[in-house]
Amino acid sequence: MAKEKVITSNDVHLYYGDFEALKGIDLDFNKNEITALIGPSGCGKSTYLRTLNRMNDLIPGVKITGDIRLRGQDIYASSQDVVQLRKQVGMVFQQPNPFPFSIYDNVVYGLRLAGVKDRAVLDEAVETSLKQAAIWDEVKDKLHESALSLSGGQQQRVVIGRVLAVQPEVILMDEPTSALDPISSTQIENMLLELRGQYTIILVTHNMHQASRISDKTAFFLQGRLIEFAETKTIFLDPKEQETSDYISGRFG
Ligand SMILES: Nc1ncnc2c1ncn2[C@@H]1O[C@H](COP(=O)(O)OP(=O)(O)OP(=O)(O)O)[C@@H](O)[C@H]1O
Repeated sequence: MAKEKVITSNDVHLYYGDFEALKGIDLDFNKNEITALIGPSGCGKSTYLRTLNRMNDLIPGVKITGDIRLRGQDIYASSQDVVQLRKQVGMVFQQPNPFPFSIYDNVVYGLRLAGVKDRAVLDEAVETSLKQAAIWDEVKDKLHESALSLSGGQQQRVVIGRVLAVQPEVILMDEPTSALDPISSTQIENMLLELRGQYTIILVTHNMHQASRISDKTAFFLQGRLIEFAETKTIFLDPKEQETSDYISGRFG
């Protein structure tokens, strides 16, 4: 049976001024799969990721053409509420970016914005989200301390908890572990393995081991083009394109 597609993108081109950073990307994402986006520096992975929740809208001089849909809805339609889109398609960045509030207030931030006031509902969301983000045991006794007092790896897991609390359909992750130490990175990878099958996750990574360990599918980008997209096992063990093979085997990039 065909899997349900959550995001579809067709013929996506993106220009920074005159520079064409994405040259016609066709890529779809199945519900509850983890897809890794890999490729050498500057190939357009982050640019493409940001088109999926319209983060590039904030950059002056950007022009985007093509078609990107979330459950069939054109996310670039003039009727699209961008704040709502970013709730449905949450984002985690390379540098942990907790707000300068308590851990609790970070996690409930989106729910409060949505008007949720019931303390029991907020408490429940904090516990559930922080458990999913694999940080509950470490912070449950200091929920009202500043999130900034945590280590980088703990901050990143609180940020992931904040994203999970609004129950997004899709989570975009732009090198979420590359600023962290190996132990923190492994904790986040293990957490992603737990979330696999429950969320649609799109992950930009430079770490081949991470891509092969946690993703279901892998997309290989090169110079603004999508070269190959397949099951992760196929990309790593039996790629069809020479460029993919060269990159995977470390011949460039
Ligand atoms: N705001 C911007 N203005 C102009 N050019 C940009 C901007 N952001 C990215 N670019 C250019 O677009 C191309 C793709 O960049 P992008 O950051 O998407 O690549 P990437 O594959 O994610 O790289 P990395 O792995 O180094 O993060 C690069 O040539 C980059 O210099």
